[in-house]
Amino acid sequence: MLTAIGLMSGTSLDGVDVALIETDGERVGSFGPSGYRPYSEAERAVLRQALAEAVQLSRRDIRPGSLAEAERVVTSAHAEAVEAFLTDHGIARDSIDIVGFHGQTVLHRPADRLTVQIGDGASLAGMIGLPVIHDLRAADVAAGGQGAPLVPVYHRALAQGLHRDGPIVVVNIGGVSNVTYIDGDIALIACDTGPGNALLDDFVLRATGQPFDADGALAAPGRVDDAWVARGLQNPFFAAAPPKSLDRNHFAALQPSDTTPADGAATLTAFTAATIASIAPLLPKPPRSWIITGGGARNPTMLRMLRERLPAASVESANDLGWSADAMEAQAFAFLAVRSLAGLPLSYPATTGVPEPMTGGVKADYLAS
Ligand SMILES: Nc1ncnc2c1ncn2[C@@H]1O[C@H](COP(=O)(O)OP(=O)(O)OP(=O)(O)O)[C@@H](O)[C@H]1O
Ligand SMILES: CC(=O)N[C@H]1[C@@H]2OC[C@@H](O2)[C@@H](O)[C@@H]1O[C@H](C)C(=O)O
Repeated sequence: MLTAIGLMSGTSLDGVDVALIETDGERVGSFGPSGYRPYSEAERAVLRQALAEAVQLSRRDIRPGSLAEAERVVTSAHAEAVEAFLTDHGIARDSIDIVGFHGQTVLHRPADRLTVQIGDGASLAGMIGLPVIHDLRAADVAAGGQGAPLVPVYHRALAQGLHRDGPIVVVNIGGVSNVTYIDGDIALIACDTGPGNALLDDFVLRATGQPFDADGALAAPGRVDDAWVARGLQNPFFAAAPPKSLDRNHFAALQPSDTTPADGAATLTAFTAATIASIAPLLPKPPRSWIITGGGARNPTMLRMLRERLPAASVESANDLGWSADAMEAQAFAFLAVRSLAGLPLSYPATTGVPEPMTGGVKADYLAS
């Protein structure tokens, strides 16, 4: 077993998640602590600007305009996150074998074989004095895959420990939502399903000045505009079979208008729930359990709306199973880093559409002087 730290800066642009696990890349030996380093308002503004400018990119290796500054922000925030994590938990640096570094996605356009994660792996390795695996999506996209989602291999490792009858679906509700379908030994199936919290966050920010709908309180008493949800569901993305993946801003133009804050939040929460539920008919068998992770697992209104749309199955938060809904993605990138070291596949034809099982990641060694 290796001791690995994973680092994730997700599409919500909220901050850096850090987690430690012990793993051989097949099983999880133990969960260690997890941590979080929020971006400051100023850092978030730089990242938002970088996301806006990244739309112009046609190569993944150049950093024009604000992207160079955003990359420095991302790299140094991650270095600070690791240093604080080691100090806070009294972890010796030399007990860490490897760090998995996702970086920040600023553009995801797999149809053009382009996915761009900013964050400098070699600089990070130098700053924290540890070897780093980064660029985990690049090989998959270069081979014609979607490059996302990558967490399914980790969801599978966790689900194997449940000893529960399948099919099980693990749903990550981050900025974008994605699902992993696990049914015993049959091949994993995975895809992005549509919006997670990003549309809702953007609406709530505009309507109330708050960054998100804390505990789903704004949406809870709101009235869902079912006709708006039904219109949104007609987007061809939802009928397409997996694998498929999304850029954070793919649905950004979809915003209810002429609505109150509560009704708009309720409608967007229902839209996320409906788009997740709409994957069920595209799966081989009806899932028995839906396990919810990511920030959306903290939103009781989201969970209620999912239960309403998935009446024949159980819908639980990952936290209720002893997993960590908040640390899951960071843990996954620790797991993926160890799989990368071992040359194990990170993705499969039915998770990203890559032609054959595919490893990935680039190693940046720390060379002590
Ligand atoms: N207490 C809460 N109540 C409701 N929603 C919450 C709460 N805490 C977090 N969230 C939501 O979760 C979001 C963050 O989720 P998460 O950290 O899983 O996203 P991410 O990792 O950035 O995204 P992705 O998985 O798409 O990369 C916040 O933007 C917010 O919408
Ligand atoms: C390109 C990119 O960064 N995609 C993210 C995003 O956030 C959620 C969803 O869209 C998922 O496809 C992916 O992240 C997770 C960690 C993944 O690769 O599994």
